[in-house]
Amino acid sequence: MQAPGSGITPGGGGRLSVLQRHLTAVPVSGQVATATYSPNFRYTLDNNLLTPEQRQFYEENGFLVIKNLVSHKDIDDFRDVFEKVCRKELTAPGMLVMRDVAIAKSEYVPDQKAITKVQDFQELPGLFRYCSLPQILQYVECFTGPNIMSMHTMLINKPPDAGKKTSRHPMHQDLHYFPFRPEDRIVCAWTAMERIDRSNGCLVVLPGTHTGVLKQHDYPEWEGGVNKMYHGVRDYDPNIPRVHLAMEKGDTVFFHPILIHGSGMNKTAGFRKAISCHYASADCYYIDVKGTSQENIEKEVIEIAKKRYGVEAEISLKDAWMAKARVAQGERLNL
Ligand SMILES: CCCC(=O)SCCNC(=O)CCNC(=O)[C@H](O)C(C)(C)COP(=O)(O)OP(=O)(O)OC[C@H]1O[C@@H](n2cnc3c(N)ncnc32)[C@H](O)[C@@H]1OP(=O)(O)O
Ligand SMILES: Nc1ncnc2c1ncn2[C@@H]1O[C@H](COP(=O)(O)OP(=O)(O)OP(=O)(O)O)[C@@H](O)[C@H]1O
Ligand SMILES: O=C(O)CCC(=O)C(=O)O
Ligand SMILES: [Fe+2]
Ligand SMILES: [Mg+2]
Repeated sequence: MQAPGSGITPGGGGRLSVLQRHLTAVPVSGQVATATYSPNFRYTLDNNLLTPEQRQFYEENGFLVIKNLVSHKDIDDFRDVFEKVCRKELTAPGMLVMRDVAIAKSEYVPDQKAITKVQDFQELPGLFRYCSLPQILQYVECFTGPNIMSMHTMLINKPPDAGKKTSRHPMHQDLHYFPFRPEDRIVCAWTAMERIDRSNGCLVVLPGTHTGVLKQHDYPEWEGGVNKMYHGVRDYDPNIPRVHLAMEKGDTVFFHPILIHGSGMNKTAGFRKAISCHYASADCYYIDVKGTSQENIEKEVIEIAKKRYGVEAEISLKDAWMAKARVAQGERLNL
């Protein structure tokens, strides 16, 4: 059973009505001048943008959907730029173009059909413009404060599943990939570039899991294979209700980096597109992940960096992140 029009699976009990109210809330514009904390709020800063209901919703659930935040015109522009990248008419330093593991071994076709994800587009103005959109940044500021760094950029082009379910993204916490803290001053903005629902692999979230801790991640034991670096949470409570976020073109979800989420299989013939940026407060600081559960991803990131830049290069995880961090608003401090 689906809640009408919401694409949300019931099961969260009292959560559902709040969720529905919030999904239909109209964004208001306002000034976010301060970065102060109130004792009752941990995950959001004092601001004049979020309604009390929206603020409370993020505090309790770890995500917030704002409908119709990015214009169709902007999204069409990002799509055009993406297609140029796929046709190799555009490129940028540091940008990573990835293919799905199931089609990686097939003959190279230089169009968008072969490409599953473009990462680290901070040097490509036509895509990086997404990260600087004022209507996105005004929401981001509610979580990070006024000095905002863009840390990780992605355009995800989830391919029609090739029959092995490799188009799925296992349930994970994004903080697993990030060697900076504090986690409460990090937020992801993820915008649907078309209607995205269960049929083409929408985001699936476990509401409230952002109040937990970072868990051990490993490759899931999936018969059909798993994409490189698609680690999943080793164990999570299967009784927590999964919420499927059906979103329209331009809708944007903001979510906390400890929120457990993934995305489903794309059962359609189309390539499902979303664009995202992870932001962090410029006050965040780098941590050493040695001796933590993040050691495994550090090892993989450094191996890939060495493959790209030469084995003799002495690259640390911090260096790799400093190289792709950009100011989105305000000034650069620690990151
Ligand atoms: C909040 C953050 C959340 C996340 O970031 S989630 C995970 C993000 N994923 C990533 O960052 C992966 C990044 N991708 C990459 O680094 C590269 O695309 C990757 C996988 C190293 C392949 O790059 P290239 O070496 O340029 O590609 P290639 O076509 O020459 O293939 C080399 C060998 O790699 C294999 N490969 C390509 N795409 C793959 C994939 N998606 N998954 C697993 N293996 C893959 C490919 O088959 C080839 O293998 P072999 O050497 O022939 O055995
Ligand atoms: N066997 C599994 N082990 C771990 N994670 C899984 C498994 N099956 C699905 N998931 C994860 O759950 C999320 C949704 O998966 P799935 O592809 O089954 O879609 P769905 O949302 O359940 O849609 P539907 O049930 O309508 O097919 C994804 O993050 C996916 O990676
Ligand atoms: O499938 C998506 O669009 C999102 C995947 C995701 O959560 C990620 O790349 O971190
Ligand atoms: Fe993620
Ligand atoms: Mg399923």
